[in-house]
Amino acid sequence: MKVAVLGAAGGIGQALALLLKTQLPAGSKLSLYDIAPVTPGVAVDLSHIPTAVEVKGFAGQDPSAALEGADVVLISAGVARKPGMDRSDLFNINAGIVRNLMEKCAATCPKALIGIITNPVNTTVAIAAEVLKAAGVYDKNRLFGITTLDVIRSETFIAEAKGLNVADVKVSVIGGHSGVTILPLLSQVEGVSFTDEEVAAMTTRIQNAGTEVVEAKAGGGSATLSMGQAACRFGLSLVRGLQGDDNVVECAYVDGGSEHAEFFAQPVLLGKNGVEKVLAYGDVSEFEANARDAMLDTLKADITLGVEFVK
Ligand SMILES: NC(=O)C1=CN([C@@H]2O[C@H](COP(=O)(O)OP(=O)(O)OC[C@H]3O[C@@H](n4cnc5c(N)ncnc54)[C@H](O)[C@@H]3O)[C@@H](O)[C@H]2O)C=CC1
Ligand SMILES: O=C([O-])CC(=O)C(=O)O
Repeated sequence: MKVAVLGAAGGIGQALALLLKTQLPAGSKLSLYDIAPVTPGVAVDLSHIPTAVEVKGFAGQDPSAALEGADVVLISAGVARKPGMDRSDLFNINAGIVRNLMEKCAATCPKALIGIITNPVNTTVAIAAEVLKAAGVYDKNRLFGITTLDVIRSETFIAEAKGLNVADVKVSVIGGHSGVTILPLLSQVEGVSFTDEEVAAMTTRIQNAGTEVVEAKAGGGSATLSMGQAACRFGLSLVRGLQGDDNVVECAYVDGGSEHAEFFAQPVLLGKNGVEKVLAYGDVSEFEANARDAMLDTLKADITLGVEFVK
C-alpha cells in the first residue's frame, strides 16, 4: 500500500506523516511531497523511526514522482487561516494549488483514493472533481473531503461535557466543513440526552472549533496536530477498506447522490473501490432538520464556486 501526502512539510503534513509512519500496516510505502526544500529531510528524519514503513521525500514543483503508484493521496498543501479570516478567504490561493495538484494526480495515479484536507474543503473538493472530470478519470467513489476533524472534535467535546469515556462516543457530522455547514447529529448519540440549550451551545462550539484554534494560535496558523490525527484516522480507514476489511465506516464529504447537494458529508462504507456505499444518516431532530435545510444555500454556493473556477 502506498500513501502519498502532498503538503507534507507543513503543520498538518508533518504530524500526519509521523502518525502514518508509526501506524500504517507493515510493508506500506509513505511518499512525502511539498514545494518546501526541507521535505526530503522530513523523510530522512522519519526514516529513523523503527517501523516497517518505507518513507521517501520529494520537493520541487512537480509531485509526479511522489504520486507514482499511489493507492491513497492525502492533500494538505496550501495556506491556513489567521485570526479574522474565514475559510473562504483561503480560496484565492488554495483553489489554484488544488487544481494543479489534481492535474498531476489525474495524470499519474488516476485510480488512487484522494482525500482533500486543503480549505475551503466545501469548494476544493468540487475543484478536484472538475479537474478529474476534465481529464476523463473521475470516479466519485474515489474522492473525499476529509471532515474527520469535525467528528473527533464532536467525540471529544461530548465526552467532556457528559462525563463519558471518549472511546464510547460515536457521532455523525453531516453537511460540509465550514461554519453552519458543519452539523453534528447530537440527537443520535447513544446514552446521553441534551437540553435544547445544550444542543444549541454544543453545535455552535463544534462549528466554531476551527476558529477557536486559529484564535488561540494568535496568527501562528490553524489546527495541525488534531488535524494530523483526524487525517491519519481517515487515511488508515481508506487503507483498511482497500485491504478488504469489513465495516469500515467514516463520515466524509462525498459526491454520493445526496438529495441535499452535489457534495454532502455523511457516513460512508469504505471498501476496495473507495466508497462502497453511501449510508443514510438516519433520523434527525427538528433542530437538526432545520439546521440542515438552512445550510444548503451556503453549501451549494461553495460548490458552485469550485465548479466555476475550473470551467
Ligand atoms: N479539512 C480540515 O478539517 C482542515 C483543513 N485545514 C487546511 O489544511 C491546509 C494546510 O494547513 P497547515 O498544514 O496548517 O498549513 P501549513 O502552512 O503549515 O502547511 C502547508 C504546506 O503546504 C505547502 N504547499 C504550498 N503550496 C504547495 C504546492 N503547490 N504543492 C505542495 N505543497 C505546497 C507549503 O509549503 C506548506 O508546507 C490549510 O488550507 C488549512 O486551512 C486545516 C485544518 C483542518
Ligand atoms: O479552521 C480552520 O481554518 C482549519 C480547519 O478547517 C479546522 O480547524 O477545522
